[in-house]
Amino acid sequence: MDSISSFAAIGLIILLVLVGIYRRYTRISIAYIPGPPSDSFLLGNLPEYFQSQAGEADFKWQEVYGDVVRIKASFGEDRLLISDPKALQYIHQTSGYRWFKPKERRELSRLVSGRGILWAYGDDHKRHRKVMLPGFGGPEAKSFVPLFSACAARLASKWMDLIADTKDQSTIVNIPHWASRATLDAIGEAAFDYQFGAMDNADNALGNAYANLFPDTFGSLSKGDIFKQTIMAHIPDRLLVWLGDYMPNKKMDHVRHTARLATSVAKDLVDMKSEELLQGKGRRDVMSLLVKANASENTKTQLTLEELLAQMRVIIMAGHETTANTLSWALLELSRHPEMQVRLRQEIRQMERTLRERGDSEFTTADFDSMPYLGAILKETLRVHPVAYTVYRETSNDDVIPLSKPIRTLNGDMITEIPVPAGQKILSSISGYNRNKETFGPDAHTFNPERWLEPAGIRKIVPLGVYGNLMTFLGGVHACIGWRFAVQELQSFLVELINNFEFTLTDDAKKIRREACLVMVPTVEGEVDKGAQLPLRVSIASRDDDNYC
Ligand code: HEM
Repeated sequence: MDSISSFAAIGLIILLVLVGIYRRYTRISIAYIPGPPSDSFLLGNLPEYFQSQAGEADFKWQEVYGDVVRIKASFGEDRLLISDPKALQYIHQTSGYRWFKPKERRELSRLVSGRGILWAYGDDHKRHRKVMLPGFGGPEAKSFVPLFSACAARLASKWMDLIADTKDQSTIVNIPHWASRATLDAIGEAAFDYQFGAMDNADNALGNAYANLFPDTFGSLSKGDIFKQTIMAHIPDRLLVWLGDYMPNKKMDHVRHTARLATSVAKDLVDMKSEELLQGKGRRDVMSLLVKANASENTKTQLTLEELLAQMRVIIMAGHETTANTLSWALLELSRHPEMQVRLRQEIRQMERTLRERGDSEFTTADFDSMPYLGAILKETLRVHPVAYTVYRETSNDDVIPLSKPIRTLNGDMITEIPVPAGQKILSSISGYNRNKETFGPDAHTFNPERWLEPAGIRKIVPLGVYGNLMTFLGGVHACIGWRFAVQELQSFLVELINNFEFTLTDDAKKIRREACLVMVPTVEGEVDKGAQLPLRVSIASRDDDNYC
């Protein structure tokens, strides 16, 4: 009997090995796609990718190998780093639901913002999106312009106070610190009709919890951190969730603290909105619409309480740090290019005169739309500094990725599409695509708003994304739901701040790093441990109209 068992066990092992070998050699391979060499079986090219500044590795490899690059992940696994427009269009727009977020990325998303829309996939994601979309349309976003402008004016008044106390009528401001608080207040009022009071109160608990959440948790990854992130893919789901929730880990403590705080604020908000609904007070903020949808009989438009609470965390997380950091990058570019800052201020003041002449005191969306240079500065900032610089996907079945232009394989063949096996992981390089030279011109690496003003400045290879043919807000089934909010909000802040202040570079601002920590955050070289920093000199902008006519 014993010898029969031994034979059976050996037979089983041989069978498994054979199946493994068969799978390895019959599985569709992408080994023939060119890419950088790797000398680590354990981590492949991942340390270079995760430890460089955001986009740096993408730009380097894109230059050498083109718009599709094979990189090595852990244990010799091949992944594709993609910035080819047609391939991105296929993965995110044409086949969006067949290319889902890998489980380790979804788990990071769950930890930061719960089981909300950013975490959901497939039919669940469709349900989340259906419930949320009505709150994020064009008219809704436009209606918030007065509110965004009021938040921007409050920020301007804080800075005026700081400047008033100085001798030379100027001061150094750490822009992300204030931008983060201002956009938290803006999203609180727009999405929840709720005052976070982050700008007024330096001790604001939620403001402090979100401050530096990304650099603290996802910045400065060691090789050990990278290894931990990659093995998350191989840990069974329940264990992974347990580890995320309870494993002692200093970095995770910040995330867990923020999650507890945001969930408790979300609970209060849901109670408040439910009460208002019962009293027949139909407010139009996003949270009221979500609570209302949930109260309906239609199960297709319902979320569980856990999902509803997570949705608020998603909106706070996705809707405030992204906008705040984009604003910081815009002000950095305008400080680097004083002539652009002057030109933008001229346009703003010209429009200000026009609206005064018609008896108005506030800018409207229509005013923003008729300010071409404002639009050009915003689009160029979103292009050069996409704060969500990479997104991750995995295919649920064997697939074929089409390409915009042929690539030469390591065998010397020219191919126009890439067959990939089920389970193939890819990195969509948003930063890489946004610098695609065929689309944005040979100076794609230069900050040049002029390209948006010239008829032939942009060459659409395929329609991509939701704004300016950029991938900054992604595109397709997971496209940013709040992009219209972001555009209106950023325009409101830029108009108010550039109208009132002049921004100049400080020595530290000449050493800014594009810190890669899930979102791209400005930090100062040599002081990365201090978190988000962009120290700019801020002074009152001259009102001498002679300078601006
Ligand atoms: C400059 C500002 C912003 C940028 C660059 C940005 C970028 C993005 C990107 C790239 C995604 C896709 C993520 C992925 O699938 O992995 C996304 C999704 C999302 N964004 Fe934004 N976002 C911004 C502002 C906002 C704002 C203001 C809000 C809300 C008010 C918001 C809410 C969301 C939500 C809810 C999703 C999930 C959509 C889905 O999965 O269906 N975002 N955003």
